[in-house]
This record gives sequence, C-alpha cells and structure tokens, in this order.
Amino acid sequence: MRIALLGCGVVGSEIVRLLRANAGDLAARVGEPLELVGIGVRRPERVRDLDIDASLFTADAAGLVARDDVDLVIEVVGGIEPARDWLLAALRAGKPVVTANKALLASDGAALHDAAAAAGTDLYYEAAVGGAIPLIRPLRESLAGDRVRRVLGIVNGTTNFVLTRMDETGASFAEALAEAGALGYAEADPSADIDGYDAAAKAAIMAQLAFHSPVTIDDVYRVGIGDVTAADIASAREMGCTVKALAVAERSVETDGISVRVHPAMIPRTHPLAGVREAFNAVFVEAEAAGQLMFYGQGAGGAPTASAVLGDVVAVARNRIAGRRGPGESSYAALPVLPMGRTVTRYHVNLDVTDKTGVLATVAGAFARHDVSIRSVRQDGRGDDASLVLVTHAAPDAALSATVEELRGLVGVRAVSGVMRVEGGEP
Ligand SMILES: NC(=O)C1=CN([C@@H]2O[C@H](COP(=O)(O)OP(=O)(O)OC[C@H]3O[C@@H](n4cnc5c(N)ncnc54)[C@H](O)[C@@H]3O)[C@@H](O)[C@H]2O)C=CC1
Ligand SMILES: N[C@@H](CC=O)C(=O)O
Ligand code: NA
Repeated sequence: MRIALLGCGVVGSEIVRLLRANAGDLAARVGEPLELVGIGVRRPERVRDLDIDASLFTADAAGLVARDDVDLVIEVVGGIEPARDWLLAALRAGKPVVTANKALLASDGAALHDAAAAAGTDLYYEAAVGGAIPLIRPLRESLAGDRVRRVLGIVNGTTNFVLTRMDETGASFAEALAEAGALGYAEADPSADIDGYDAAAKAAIMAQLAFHSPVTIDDVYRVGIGDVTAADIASAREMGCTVKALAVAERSVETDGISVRVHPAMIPRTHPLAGVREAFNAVFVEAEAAGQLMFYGQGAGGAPTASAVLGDVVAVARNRIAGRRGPGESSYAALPVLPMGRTVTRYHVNLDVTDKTGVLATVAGAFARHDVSIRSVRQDGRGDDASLVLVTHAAPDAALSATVEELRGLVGVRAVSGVMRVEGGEP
C-alpha cells in the first residue's frame, strides 16, 4: 500500500514518525506493508528533524497525487485550495483519501463525497473533528441505526485552552493564545480558532452526519471567544458556572429542522463539559434509543491527530485490499437548517444601572414585552456601581436578543456590560 502524504507540519511529521515506529504492527493489521512514497510540502529543501530520506519531499503535490505508484493519499495541509484540487484529482483517479481538513469538508465536502462515490473509493476524515477522539466513526456507523437528537460539545482545543487558562490562572487572553500556538494546537491563522470558524466547520460536519442532511459552514451560527472578558468569567463563577466555547447541533421536534451553532456559553460547574480542561475536547450525543453518550479525549496536537489519521489509513487500506468501500455520505433526510432566531436558549445579562427606585421594574418590563421569563435577578453594588445580573428561562433567541436591544436604550440602564448564553441545565 503506497502512500502519498500531503503536508508535513505539526500533524504530518507525527504521521511520518508513527508510520515508521509502528510499521510492523500496521503491516500486520492491514495485511501488507504501508510504504510512504512521497511527501508534498511547500518547501522541500527545509531541514526537518525526521529520520527519513530527504528525496521523498517534493513541492509538486499535484504530480505526486497523479503518480502511478500512489495507492492512497493523506492530506494534512489544510485550507480550501489547493487541497481541494489535489483531493478531487486523487478521488477521481480512484485513490482513497484520508484527510484532517475540516475547513474543506465543511465548505465543499459534497464535491469530495460525490467524487469518492462516483469512483467507488473512500473518503475518511476521523481527524477532522475532535482530533484523536473517535467521533466520525460513531456518528457515521455506530449510531446509523438510531435517531440523534442533539450533539453538544467542546470541539476546539485552542479556545478551550485559552478559556481554561483565563479561568484557572488569570492569564490574559493574549498570553494564553500564544501558549496554545506554541503547543501546536492553533490553526495556521489562529483567528480560525478564536473567531469560531474551526468549531463551526466541525459542527457542520457533525450535524451532517448526525442528521443525514447537508450542512455547510455557512449554515452555522458563529460567535468566537474574542469578546469574552475576565468579568464574564468572574460573573460565571459567581453563579456556579464556567465559560466554554460550545458547538451545538439540535434537531427540533416541533419544526423537524435542525439548528447548528457555536458560541461561548456559561455552563454549570457540575456539568461534565465543565471539567474538560486545556486542549481536551468532549462531545455529548443524545440519541433516541441510545440515550446519552459522551466522547472525550485530545482534540488537538500532532500525535493525537496523527493517531486518528492512521486509524483511517488502516481502514481504507483494508477496504482497498478487500475490494470494497466504506460508508459514504448520507444526506437523504435533507432537513432544513433553522435560523438562530428560532433556536431556544437562555441568556445571562449583566447591566450597569442607576441605583434608583423603579429601575428593576423598568428592566423587568422589557423582558415581559418580549415574552421572556426571568429566572433570577441579583443586584450588586450601590450608587454609580450598581449592577443587575439577570438569568432568563428558555426563550427563542430572537426574543432574547430583541430584549437586550431594548435594554440598551432604557432610562436607568447605563450599559449592558455582559451578555452570554447559558446552556447545560440549572447552575
Ligand atoms: N494541529 C492540530 O492540532 C490539528 C490539525 N488539524 C488539521 O490538520 C491539517 C494540518 O494541520 P497542521 O499540521 O497543524 O498544519 P501545519 O501548518 O503545521 O502544516 C501544514 C503543512 O502543509 C504544507 N503546505 C501548506 N501549504 C502548502 C502548499 N500550498 N503546497 C504544499 N504544501 C503546503 C506546509 O509545508 C506544512 O508542511 C489542517 O487541515 C488542520 O486543520 C486537524 C486536527 C488537529
Ligand atoms: N486548531 C484546532 C486543531 C484541531 O482541530 C483546535 O485548536 O482544536
Ligand atoms: Na476524531
């Protein structure tokens, strides 16, 4: 089984290492040796700390994919182009593809799946969501006999690392992000992590598999962690919560549509996701017959991601030797993706107010006009330091955000100093 590897950065170099270190076991599991015949990189001349023949490196990735002596292509370059062209060329030539490229899968996965189906070959991508954690296979295969209702998780290691550091050590946002980058968790452009694009891509991939419906990154409501402040984290702590960047994909029973979103949220410290620290990821899946399942592990980093890639390599190599193909895309249900405004959630709202009689009634009136019920109110401070902290009951997001807009213009409200969704039950 002759392999072309595209990309030799954080993940690719670990794939090279594991292919060598585990060569005997991999050959025994597949039934024949796995041989690395070429590595496509941007700068082949660069000196790399890898015990490998330097002549394997090439800048001509397209030429490598087209070579007759390549049976299987691994892509760990990232980004849409040129990865998309290379992978389409491989699949059209009947060569199975293993990729970690969630950005590409979430934006144009359908083209890749179609090409794989047309050529009768495999497209596997376990590493694309949750790094080492088996998530794609359980959603695509193990739960294929059930009806998934909800997928809720922490799927970005970098942002979870940053929020953990801010919460536990009081580190600044910038310090924590620099550390995540140095540890190999962050994307080449860390705004993919911070602004939620990486988590949105993963949410789209999970939603597509869970609900057998086409979902792209453009369908995902997205808010990054860039506006999360130390005050938000302190406020969460005061009500027994912690702040996490969540990915949520839900099927609505009333409308038979799905909602897919990523945003920071306060969750109770007693919730199992609250204990997911640093670059770890965890995903809850709720299915009708299976009930609740939780998947946990290392969601980022070179070696964990390489582990998932090599698991896929073994699977597609076995399929190829047996002359069969693994499961393909399933989008038969074609459920519509609902706008965020129709998603039911809860808000935590922090208001700076004037400490005068009647302010509470004015604020409560705004919530009532939008039919939003208040679960709790707390006043902190006095005089110019007075603030109100309100937590709502569940309501459509459109009503909650309209309430916040009205609060901004109310006499007696000096500022809306914090707004965050609350998920995961009662604190
Ligand atoms: N680092 C991580 O923890 C995880 C990464 N991933 C995904 O794995 C992929 C790779 O990520 P990393 O290894 O972290 O990236 P990286 O930036 O460390 O490595 C990228 C590699 O691609 C090569 N490359 C880039 N542009 C190229 C071009 N135009 N032609 C030829 N080669 C090119 C670079 O030379 C480098 O070897 C991405 O899709 C990423 O989203 C997935 C899960 C976790
Ligand atoms: N940048 C990503 C890498 C893994 O997918 C993350 O931080 O989770
Ligand atoms: Na995974």
